[in-house]
Amino acid sequence: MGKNIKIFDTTLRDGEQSPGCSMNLQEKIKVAKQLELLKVDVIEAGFAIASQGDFNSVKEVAQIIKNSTVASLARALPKDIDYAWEAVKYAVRPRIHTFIATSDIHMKHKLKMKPEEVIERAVAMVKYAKKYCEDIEFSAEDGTRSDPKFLAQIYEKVIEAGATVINIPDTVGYTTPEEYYEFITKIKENTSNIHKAEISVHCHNDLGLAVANTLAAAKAGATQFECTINGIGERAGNAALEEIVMAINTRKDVLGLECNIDTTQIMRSSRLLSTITGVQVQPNKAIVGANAFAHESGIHQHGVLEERSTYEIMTPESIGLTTNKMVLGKHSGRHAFNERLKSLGYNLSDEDLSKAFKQFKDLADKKKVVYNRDIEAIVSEEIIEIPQTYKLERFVINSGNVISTTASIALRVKDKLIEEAMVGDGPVDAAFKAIEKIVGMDIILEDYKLHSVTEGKDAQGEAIVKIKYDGKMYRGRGLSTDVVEASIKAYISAVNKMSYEIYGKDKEEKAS
Ligand SMILES: CC(=O)SCCNC(=O)CCNC(=O)[C@H](O)C(C)(C)COP(=O)(O)OP(=O)(O)OC[C@H]1O[C@@H](n2cnc3c(N)ncnc32)[C@H](O)[C@@H]1OP(=O)(O)O
Ligand SMILES: CC(C)C(=O)C(=O)O
Ligand SMILES: [Mg+2]
Repeated sequence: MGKNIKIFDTTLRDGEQSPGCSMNLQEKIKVAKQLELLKVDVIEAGFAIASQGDFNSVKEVAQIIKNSTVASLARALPKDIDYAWEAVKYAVRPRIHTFIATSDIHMKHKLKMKPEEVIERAVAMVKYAKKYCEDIEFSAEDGTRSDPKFLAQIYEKVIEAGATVINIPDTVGYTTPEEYYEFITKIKENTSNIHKAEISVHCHNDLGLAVANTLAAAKAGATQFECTINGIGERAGNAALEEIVMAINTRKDVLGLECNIDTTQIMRSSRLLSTITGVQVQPNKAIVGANAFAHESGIHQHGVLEERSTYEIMTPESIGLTTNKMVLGKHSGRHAFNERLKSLGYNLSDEDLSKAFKQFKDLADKKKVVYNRDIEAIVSEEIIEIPQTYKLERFVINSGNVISTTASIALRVKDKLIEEAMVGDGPVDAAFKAIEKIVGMDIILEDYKLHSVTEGKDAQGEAIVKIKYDGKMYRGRGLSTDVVEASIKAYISAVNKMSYEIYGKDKEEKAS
């Protein structure tokens, strides 16, 4: 068992302070509900005095959320604390989070207060908040650029006044992991009643060290981590929740920590936030970036195809993705290329595979990513000429809202014309059944997709059909302005591939 860490999510407060990330009431409610599914311990829902909208959001979130603590931020001012309480008092577990800056720079230039005045105000406001609420968090803003002895003094006094959580923020993302560890250790040594409060850390990413600093703080005794989804937040952002949580889970062996987060909700949370804010995460972002579970280079793809753990330290499933991603490009190798061919329904001989692979590499030199359609074109148009064993001669569909749908299909198989009629659940189903009857094999339809490739009433419909026979998959594609015809052509094209694979070059004879 590791040491339990409480996850304090501030996406709706510090995260929202990111330029361009403001959220309206409905959006904040959606995010808050998702945070509850993620099982965060604390949701900082906003800064109640900031605006009427923020007040309403904190209040609504407090009313809706049942499992997580709901907090509002408040400056060390009675009116801020009044607003915060008026909004969070509806929560099952309310918290008031009050703060005041403690560094010389902030006290002198911003607050224009003497250190003694800051201590006095902090104590008075914790006492003031305590009249309303049991759970009070106190933050010493710009903590890491403050004198640790002064901080110890202020923490000692606010704990005496009733603070239940003391936060040591790295407000401007200035510290480094080792320094932060030593800083917190020093504060602990000089604060005699520190054991009466929970130690929290809140790190910003100005030097890209927010997550590393947060994890280093745990060693010094911090048990609450403040963070945001996708690492959004003031300037370069806050420590990213998904990175902290997956580090805790993946490196339990060295960190010795655990938390209550349902990691399978991570991807959903990240995508919801991106959709709401319109701010996409960079592709190489740890955990939730589009490339975090993607492999393009041949050596890596080969390794992952043999055994995922060769290049994946966590599974995509653990964060709620269904699979990893193999991207085919100029760095890809034969193994991954062949694997993709198989998934598309092509089972090539070694000779054809070599030819196709050479063409794929030539194409990949010109294109950043080679897609399935490119591969299809290489294989079906340039490598193997699939003989048209079964050719569509004609089809008749009889359909209506008061009769069952019947499809009559006539296929030319060499010099014979074979016709069958079947009833089905709609024209496509009936037509596929009639073809299956002509072919005379138990074919499983694995997938069927239809979409238009052009626009307008005369749009071309493209049908893609995947069939399975004897454990192997075959894919067919059909194009027509008539969607039923496109579907029939796709099915016949898949059947021809299957027939070619099963009977080889002399298949036309055997199939007929
Ligand atoms: C590190 C952080 O993330 S802190 C949180 C930052 N977040 C925000 O500021 C977002 C929400 N803020 C707001 O909507 C506004 O700034 C408000 C409503 C809080 C205040 O607005 P205004 O009254 O117009 O003041 P303004 O923002 O211009 O200046 C801040 C004032 O608060 C004071 N102040 C700053 N921090 C504190 C504090 N922790 N305790 C008490 N007073 C403080 C400043 O000294 C200044 O006081 P002054 O008006 O007497 O000079
Ligand atoms: C209000 C405090 C906790 C803050 O956001 C910071 O110091 O960065
Ligand atoms: Mg902050």
